This record gives sequence, C-alpha cells and structure tokens, in this order.
Amino acid sequence: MTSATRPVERPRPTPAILRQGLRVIWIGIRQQKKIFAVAVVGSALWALATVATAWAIGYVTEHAVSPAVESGNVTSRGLWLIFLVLFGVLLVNMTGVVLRRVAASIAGFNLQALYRQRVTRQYLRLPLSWHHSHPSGQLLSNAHADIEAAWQIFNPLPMAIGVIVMLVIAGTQMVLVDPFLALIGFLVFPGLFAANLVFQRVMSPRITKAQQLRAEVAEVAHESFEAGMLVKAMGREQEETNRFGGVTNDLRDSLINVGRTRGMFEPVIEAIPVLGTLAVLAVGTARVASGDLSAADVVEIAYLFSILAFPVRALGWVLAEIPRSVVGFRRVDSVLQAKGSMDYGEGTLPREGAAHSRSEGVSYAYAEPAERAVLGAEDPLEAATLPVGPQRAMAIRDVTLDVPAGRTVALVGPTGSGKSTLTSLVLRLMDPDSGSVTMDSIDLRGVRKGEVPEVGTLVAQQTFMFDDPVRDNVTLGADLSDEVVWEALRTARADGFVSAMPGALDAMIGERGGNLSGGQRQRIALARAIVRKPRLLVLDDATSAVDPSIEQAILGGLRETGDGMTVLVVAYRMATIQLADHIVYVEQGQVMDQGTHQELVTRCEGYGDLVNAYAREAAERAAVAADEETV
Ligand SMILES: Nc1ncnc2c1ncn2[C@@H]1O[C@H](COP(=O)(O)OP(=O)(O)OP(=O)(O)O)[C@@H](O)[C@H]1O
Repeated sequence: MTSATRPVERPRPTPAILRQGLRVIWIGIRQQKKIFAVAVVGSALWALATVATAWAIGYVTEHAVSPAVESGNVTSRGLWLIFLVLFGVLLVNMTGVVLRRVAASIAGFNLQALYRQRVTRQYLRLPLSWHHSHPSGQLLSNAHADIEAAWQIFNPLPMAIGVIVMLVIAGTQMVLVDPFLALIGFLVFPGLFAANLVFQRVMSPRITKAQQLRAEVAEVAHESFEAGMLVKAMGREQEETNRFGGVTNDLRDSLINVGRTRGMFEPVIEAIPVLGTLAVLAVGTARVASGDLSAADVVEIAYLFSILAFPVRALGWVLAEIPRSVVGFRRVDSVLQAKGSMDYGEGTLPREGAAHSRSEGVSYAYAEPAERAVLGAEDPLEAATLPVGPQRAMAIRDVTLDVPAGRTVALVGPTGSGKSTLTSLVLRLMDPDSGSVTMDSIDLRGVRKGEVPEVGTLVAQQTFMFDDPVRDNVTLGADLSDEVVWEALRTARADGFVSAMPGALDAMIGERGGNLSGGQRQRIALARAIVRKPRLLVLDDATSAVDPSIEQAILGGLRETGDGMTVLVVAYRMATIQLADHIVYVEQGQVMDQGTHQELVTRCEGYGDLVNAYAREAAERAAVAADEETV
C-alpha cells in the first residue's frame, strides 16, 4: 500500500498530544476567526435553546398543562401558551443548529483548501533535490489525507463548545431547582463522558484498521487493473483473484469487528442517561410527595437528562479527533517549513542566439535512503541541506562541461555514470553541492526565477502527457498560433501522425498519452520543447523509443534549423553520437575524456567498448528487422 492511500495513524492521546492538539486548534481558529465566531455563536444559541427546552416544558407544564388537568378544562389561551413557548424555543434551536453546522463546515473546508494551496505552492517552490528525497506517494498523502486529518476536528469542535455552555447552564439550573437531583446529574454526565472516551479509545484502532484495509482493497484492485495485461500474459489470474479475495475478506472481518464493538458499547452509553432519568424520577417523586418539589421541576430535570445525553458525546468526538489532527498537521507543517528552496538573484539571461553553457568543477550527491526525510517526525531531516559527506553517494564529482554556443555536444557513458544528473544541473533543476553552472558566463544562481526555463528546455526519456488535445500538450497553455505548433511538430517529425489523427491538433491523446505509441509521445514532447525556441535544448535519452532513422532526421533537422540553438544530447546510439560536434565521455560521475568520435575511439578504452556495444546492438536490431521483412 502506498502512503498516498494510508490513513493518518492515531497516537494515544497523551497530555503532550492534547497540548499540541489545542495549539493546532488555535492555529485554525486564528485563520478562520470570523466564520469560527459565527459557528460558536450558532452553537451557543443551540445550547441555550436546548437547555431552555427543558425549562419551557417545565413552564408550560406548570402554567398550562397542570391547570388544565386540575380543572379538566383545556383553554385556548393555554394551548396558545404551549405553542408559542415551544415554537419560540424551537426556532432559536434551529437557527443555532444551521449557523453552527454551516459555519463549522465552511471553517473546516476553508482550512483544507488554504493548506492544500500552501502545500502545492511549496512543492513547486522546493528544488528537485528535495523531491528526490520525498516519494510522490508521501506528497499525495500530504496534500490529501494529512490535510483532511489535520482539520477534520473543526466539524465537531463548535458543537463541543456549545456542549460546554450547555453543561454549565444545565448544571446551574439543576442546582437551583434541587441539589439532590443535581447530584444525580453530576454523577451521570461525567460517567457518560468517561464511557464515551473509553468507547472512542476502543473504536479508534479498529476504525483505523478498517480504513487501512479499505485503502488496501482499492490499491490491490487498482494494481490488478493496471497490470491486467501482465497478469493475463503470465497466466496469474487465479493468484490475483486470491490476492484480491484475501484483502476483501480481511476488510469484511475488520468491519464486522467495528460493528460488533459498536453494538456492545452503544446500548450501554444509551442506557446511562435513561438510568439517570429513572433515578431523577424516583428521587423526584419522593421529593414531590414530601412537598419539597413541584411535578414541573421533576419533569424539567428529567427532560434535561434526555436532551443532554446525545450532545455530551461531541466532547468525546473532539478528544478522539485530537491525536489524528496533531499527526496530520505535523506532517503538513514539516513540508511547509522545509528548507532547501532555491535562491534567486536579479540577473537576466540574453534572449537571442544560441547559448553557451558551462559547468565548472561541479559535484552533486543524492541523499542516502536513510537520510531521506520522514515527514511528521519531530525533527525532520532536510536532505537538501545536508553537507556532502562520505555517506552521501556522489553522482557527479568535480565535472567541467563546456557546451559552446550553436554546437551539438553528446554526453556518452555507461548506465549510472551521472549523465542525467549533469543535465539537471545544466538547466538548474537542482544546484550543485560545489562548483558553478553558467550560461553565457552568467552564474545561474544569480538570475531571476523563471529565467532559465525561458532560455533552456529539457526533454527527458519519461515524457508526461496531459489528457488534453495535441495542441494543448504542445503549447502547455502558451498563446501560440497553429502554424507555429505545426512547424514544431514538423521539426519533431510528428506532423505526419498528428495530421492523420481525427481532429489533428484537436485530437485527444488520452490519459498519459495512452492513445499514442511511446515514440509518438516522445516526438510530441520534443515538439513541446522546440516550440519554445530554446537557446539551449537538452535531450536526455529523449528519442529512445523513436525509430533510429526518424531520430537521425530529427537531430539532423535540429542542426539545420539550430543556428540559434545549442544542443546537449545524452546519446545511446551510434547514429546520435556521430551527429555531435563534440563528445564528452563520463564514467562514475567523472569526465574521462572528450573530443571527436574518432579521437575518443582511438584513445579512450571505455568509450571504445561502449560504442562497440552500441554498434553491435544496432547491427542485431537491423538484422532482426531484415528477417522480419523477408518473412
Ligand atoms: N533520485 C536519486 N536518488 C538517489 N540516487 C540517484 C537518484 N538519481 C540518480 N541517482 C544515482 O546517481 C548516479 C547517477 O545517476 P544518473 O541518473 O545521473 O546516471 P545516468 O548516467 O543518467 O544513468 P542512465 O544512463 O541509466 O540513465 C547513479 O548511481 C544513480 O543510482
């Protein structure tokens, strides 16, 4: 199960957690002062009206019902009195409930929306190095489940505040009416509150487990559908069915457990106020008989018991919500407080002509898995700001890479040698731990935010496509004419298949570009980069799924139209390598040699071995293709 679907765990409600919970509540209240005040006013009205209902019943019993019973005559004045008093109290009660519920929901959802926006903004602000140490599942969880968990407490909170008001008034009322009956109240209500707390404690882990299993069922179902082809191809249908059956049965058992526990507790909780009412009636009858109390007083107190029984549970809900709220808030806050954002200067980059990129003595180390931040930890580790030490894997070590203006430079090297890391540094997707990266001799750390993407573009092997028309996938919202889009598609050799699609530029390309082949997706991604007319185009294995002859045509085309463009290409094919003006060979994060293909073949053994392997692979592929043609 991914952390994206994992519900927020609930620690035990210790005093420290309760203190932190009150802090979270205070933070929320401060941000939603006005609407929260409306909710509290609504709740206080509801509380007053609820308690007043008992008084109203006592009042109409004394002034309308008892006289009518004694005289055996029902007067219209008596009926009007009953109607007006009860309707008045009911009206205030309803107004209070509406205000409380609507305002509480608005406050809770406002907070959720506010924190979702803050977290998303922060994700975009944080550098790639931070993202490397935070799995995307965790980020999804932050933006969704954690935020919900943090602010869910605002639903029962106003009601719980109203309950406190209610208990204070009811307690005073009971003491004023009769201290003996009040004593029963002071035993019953704390007892009811304690029973609710125990109930919440027992239920909490069971509900959390059911939530986890629900997420697991969804996860397994999602995996089964996603891997449908693999499951069929490998003949694993029965195993998949068993796997799904397993989690489904676990969920069923867990839900039965929740239902059983609830079934055992609820009658007890419901019985407590009923027993209290019986005790009030027993003691009250004796007090009425001895002339110390009126029947109306007893009715009033007995009714108070019945109407307070349910709202008192809101206090238990709030207490039960606090630990979840604390954990959710802690996890979200650790993202909001994360350091490692990039610093920007005020400099600008030229907009015309091909760019000259130079990386001087750059080193970069990714965070070790053990260093990766654990969101919500008391003291989250910020991998992005950790010093480079022997414990951090050096991906790039003291590399100097010069890409002259208007030239095509190929980066060649075995897998894991640091080519992609270098391309990310060249376009300042992350900052090197040491050394500097410049464009046209301007240090990229000193330029304004947004300058580098205006001038340089990266096309990676893994392309992302939006479930939008071709046009939108190329322009990404920029205001560009269809002619410009077609021109970019032509350069990327994508015009042919796009014009054959129904609707051409308006053709939908499906979820993640599912209506296209891998090579077609890569060509759309390439057009997306070309249409921006970058001064520096970085291709990181961006044409791996494209037919070699088409790849050559694309790169050849880029060279022809590219007098205003510098190209840095991570190359895996002989044909691509041969198109480059200059080749840089990297191994284990270091530049081992550079020069022309001929120079490197003769003097660099590693390069020679690698290109021989590429050539063999190309020859084998060509032989297979020839075989297929003759069949
Ligand atoms: N996000 C990451 N977290 C930790 N280590 C990483 C990460 N990305 C890359 N590395 C490590 O950094 C080193 C260089 O990786 P990089 O992706 O730059 O190599 P590459 O030459 O582009 O490889 P390939 O040709 O397979 O794409 C490798 O040892 C790799 O394991």
